[in-house]
Parts: sequence; C-alpha cells; structure tokens
Amino acid sequence: MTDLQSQEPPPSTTHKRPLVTMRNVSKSFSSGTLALSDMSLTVEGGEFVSLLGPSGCGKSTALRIISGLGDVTTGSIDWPSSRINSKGLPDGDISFVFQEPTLMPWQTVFGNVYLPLRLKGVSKADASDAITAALETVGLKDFAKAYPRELSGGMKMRVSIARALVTKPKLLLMDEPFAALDEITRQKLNDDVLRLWRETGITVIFVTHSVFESAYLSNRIVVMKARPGRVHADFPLQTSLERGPLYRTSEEYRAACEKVSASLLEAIGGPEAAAMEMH
Ligand SMILES: Nc1ncnc2c1ncn2[C@@H]1O[C@H](COP(=O)(O)OP(=O)(O)OP(=O)(O)O)[C@@H](O)[C@H]1O
Repeated sequence: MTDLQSQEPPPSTTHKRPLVTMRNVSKSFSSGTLALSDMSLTVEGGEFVSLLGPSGCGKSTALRIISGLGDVTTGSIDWPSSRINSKGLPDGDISFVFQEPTLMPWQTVFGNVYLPLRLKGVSKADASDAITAALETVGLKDFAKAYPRELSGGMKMRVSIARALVTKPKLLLMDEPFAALDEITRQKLNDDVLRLWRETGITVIFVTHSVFESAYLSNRIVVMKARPGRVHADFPLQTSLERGPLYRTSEEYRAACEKVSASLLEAIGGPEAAAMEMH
C-alpha cells in the first residue's frame, strides 16, 4: 500500500465498544490542588486518542488514574468489556510507557523486556517467543543481547515499548513518550507506533504537548483545560490518507494541525494567554 492510498481502519475499530470510561472523575491532592474536575471520557476499543493540553491541566493525572497508579477522589473508572481483578483493574490488559524508558542497566534488552512476564511468574523459556515477537515489532530483534548503555535514546524507548507490548495489552497508555528525543527519532517512533496500532488493533491513549504529534497520530483528540483540569473539546480526526511521510506534507495534515491548534488556543484562553504561557 502506498502512503496516499486510503487508510484501512484497524480491525477493532470496525467493532467499536467502550473499553474504558472515566465517569465524573475529580482528583484533589493533599496539597489542595484540584488536578481534575468532573472529567468524563469514554475510549472505544481500537481508538488512538491524544490527550493534549497546557502544562498542569491534568493529562498525566488522568492517565495514571486510568492505569490504577493513582486513585480518584470522586467518580469512577469503569471497564465495561473486561474482566476485573481484585484491584479493580483489567488484569494484564494495560501497559504504560513513560517519558523515561526506565530500563534496568544491569539487564540485557531481552531481560528488560522479560520483566513484566517474570513478575507474572512466566519462565524465561516460556516467555522467549513473546519477547522475540515484541522485539521484532519495534525493530530490535538483533539487539536482544545488548545492554541499555549500548543503545541510543530512540532504541531505549523502543525497548520500553517492547516491554509494554510483551504482555499483549488491550490498552497502551503513553505519557509524553517521545518528548525527550530529537525530532527525526521522534518522527520515526511516531511511525512505529502507528504501524503497531494498525497491525495489532491495540487501543492507545497518548499524552502530548505537541499539536503536530497529536494531529499526526490520533484519530481522536481530547483537548484539556487547566485550573482545574477538565475536558475542553473532544473531536475525531479522520484522514483519507495513510499517515506516513507523505501525510506529513499534505494539505489534510496542515488542516488537522490548524484545527487542533485552534482548539488548544481556545483552551488556553486565546493568543494573549498562549503568549504568556510561553514566557
Ligand atoms: N503527586 C502530586 N501531588 C500534588 N500535586 C500534584 C501531584 N501530581 C500532580 N499534581 C498537580 O496536579 C496538576 C495536574 O498535574 P499533571 O501532571 O497531571 O498535569 P499535566 O497536564 O500532565 O502537566 P505536564 O504537561 O506539565 O506534564 C498540576 O497542578 C500538578 O502540579
């Protein structure tokens, strides 16, 4: 398929059903900060949703609450189509990728990707095929024996993504995963994530500050507002083109960036407020 041919939807978008729902979630910290106020959001299976918004609007807090790393003050998180474990989470269905790859320096790439399965009590021999498949997905099959110190920043992030994929989660939560990388590496990893989203039908919730990144990756954008954190706008971003290098220079992508940017400006409170945010 060429980049300009019509984009096939990933398999699961053809059978959409709610995967996770944030229902009227508010979160206040003991410091008194109201990080989220009455946030409701339903993410369907197979969606690629970007959470976009100014610093401090509660994007990471929302992601952490969905993952079970943080709890709600009021409201609830529902998993309508998953079996729930004693912690109220869908067992093994969620993976998290952070901005820092957080690899164990004393372990090889193979050992790092093995970690989630080791924690589940899977033997190395039984985990081996899944680890190799995850490394293949991120293009690192030949680096299984390398140590993190031998890898570039982009490769370390690929290992972190492979580690997130090795349990075959339904939902991948990514918190500004590429913010610390150079632009070329970031673009390559954007394309890798899109490829794995298309190939596996995984659902992705992606936190970013970048209008360009969110418009490139997502088929739905949720723009958030700060003080307190809440949803400002929630809209689909469909494209007739396959997202790839040619999409980056297309009129459609330019229009998508403009739409997202206008919504973000509104959320911040207009151009004057945006200029103040930058100082
Ligand atoms: N553990 C915490 N204790 C107290 N306040 C917190 C804590 N975590 C986050 N906050 C506050 O909650 C608000 C939302 O923070 P959060 O990190 O979710 O925002 P964000 O949109 O992800 O920001 P950024 O884009 O800068 O990462 C901020 O005011 C932040 O200072």
